[in-house]
Amino acid sequence: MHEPLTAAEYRAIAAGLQLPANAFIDGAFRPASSGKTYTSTNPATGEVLAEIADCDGTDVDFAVGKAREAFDDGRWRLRSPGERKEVLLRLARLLERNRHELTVMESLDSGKPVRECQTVDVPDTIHTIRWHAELIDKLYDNTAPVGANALAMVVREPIGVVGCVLPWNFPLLMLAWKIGPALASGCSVIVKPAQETTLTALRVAELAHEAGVPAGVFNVVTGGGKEVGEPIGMHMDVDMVAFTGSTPTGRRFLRYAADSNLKKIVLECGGKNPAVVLDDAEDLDLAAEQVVNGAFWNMGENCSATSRLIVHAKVKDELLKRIGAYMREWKTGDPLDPENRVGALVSKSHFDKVNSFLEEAKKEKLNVAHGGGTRDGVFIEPTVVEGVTPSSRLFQEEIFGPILSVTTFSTLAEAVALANDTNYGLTASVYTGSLRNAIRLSREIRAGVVTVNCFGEGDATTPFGGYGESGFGGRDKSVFAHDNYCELKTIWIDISDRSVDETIR
Ligand SMILES: NC(=O)C1=CN([C@@H]2O[C@H](COP(=O)(O)OP(=O)(O)OC[C@H]3O[C@@H](n4cnc5c(N)ncnc54)[C@H](O)[C@@H]3O)[C@@H](O)[C@H]2O)C=CC1
Ligand code: BAL
Repeated sequence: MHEPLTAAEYRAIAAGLQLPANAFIDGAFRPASSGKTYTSTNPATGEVLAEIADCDGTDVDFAVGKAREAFDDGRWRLRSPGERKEVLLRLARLLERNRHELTVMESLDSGKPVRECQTVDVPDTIHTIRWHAELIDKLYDNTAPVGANALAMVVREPIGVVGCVLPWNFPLLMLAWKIGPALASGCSVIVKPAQETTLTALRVAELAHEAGVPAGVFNVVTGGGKEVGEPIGMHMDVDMVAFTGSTPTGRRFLRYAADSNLKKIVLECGGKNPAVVLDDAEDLDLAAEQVVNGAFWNMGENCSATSRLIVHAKVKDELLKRIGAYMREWKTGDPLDPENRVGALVSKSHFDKVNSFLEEAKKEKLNVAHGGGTRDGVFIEPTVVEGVTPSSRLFQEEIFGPILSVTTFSTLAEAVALANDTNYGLTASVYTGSLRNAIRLSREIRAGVVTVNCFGEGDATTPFGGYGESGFGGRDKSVFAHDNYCELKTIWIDISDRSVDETIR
């Protein structure tokens, strides 16, 4: 765990930061070819942070050309896995050296509480890069069981030029989930950070260059979804796109692939994640603490956020009382003050979207059991809304803010039906003292990650991604993530004395 600093220390770091503003292509910072910029602000204060290069398709073409050149000449791909590992471990050490700078940059850019950036975003980013680096020289290729007449090898090869299109809610960590396995596997990457949160991706690219990642291998092209994301999706020389973001934008990438070169697409999209609390839950305090953490961590701007509490009618009142007690620890305010666990939402427009759910709750005359306050057009207090039915927008739509809806059930079958009453299927958590119920619910709930008596997303060793409209094409994290960034090649060597007629199948 990184040592915590005080609010005054974080503010002093913020005052002294040199913020990157240009795209990073072929080992150097460059303005947009058009010369255009857009203004990036701190959502918590409205203060201008930087004028960021507003790139377009011309810059994407240039970056893809450089990434292709780097891939084809083998300056990274053809290094041994052990050599790539050493460079990426050097990057992890540089990230560690710059941890306070990255912590503060991430908080200023996104409105996230510095406390979370310091305890989760930055250390998990470093751990992810290190984990994939450490893995890469321990993965073996296979031989197939084809008998004595041939040797059939099944080898992985890096897929090529990869577009990593990122969201604003975990700018550093989602970068690491993509570039960790992509770079370790030997690919070249074009990273497109969300327009709202570009700073840390640019700084990491600069540090990767310092660590020895060759020019052209790690590029960051800043700008809008239409202007930069679409040209990446449509590019004939991009071999794969790894995307995290909303389901509607994820769908667009499937269309881009179909309309261009059938590039591989891996999507990690939205969620509407249930926490199911049974009446046999052994420790309601633990359930309350975990549900609060799941719902309000990162202001609920989290694809895996606990968004629907599905609780047995018998324990609902007691659980809500305890949830209220834990919520008192979640103070809302200045993200640079480590006492605050709830910072600003990422933008005024996102605030308006989240606030529309509070308006909806009022319209539906639902009971706001806890919270409900808003201020300064970007802060929303953690909020719990009771009596939500499956037909409500609060039950069905991804809110991506600190609002937890509560629905009751009375039988296990009803709980499963409510949990699965969604087009999404990313995560779920189950609270019970019964092993049988824990296993039954874990198997019957359709979600990529199910946690029992805790909230979480697993760790670096476990795959992350979802069923249904939550995901497509592969998983982030773990050894399985490397499959996203590789092609499988069969090399069949005939060693028999057989004739052509005998060997053709
Ligand atoms: N699953 C997740 O982790 C995330 C989900 N969301 C959800 O999406 C909602 C909207 O947030 P947005 O920032 O608008 O998400 P988004 O899905 O539009 O943005 C994600 C990335 O895709 C890019 N993009 C946007 N439009 C594009 C296009 N037409 N072609 C190619 N790339 C494009 C964006 O610039 C960004 O880099 C949120 O309210 C939330 O519900 C947002 C961010 C992350
Ligand atoms: N919680 C990590 C994935 C995401 O929110 O986008």
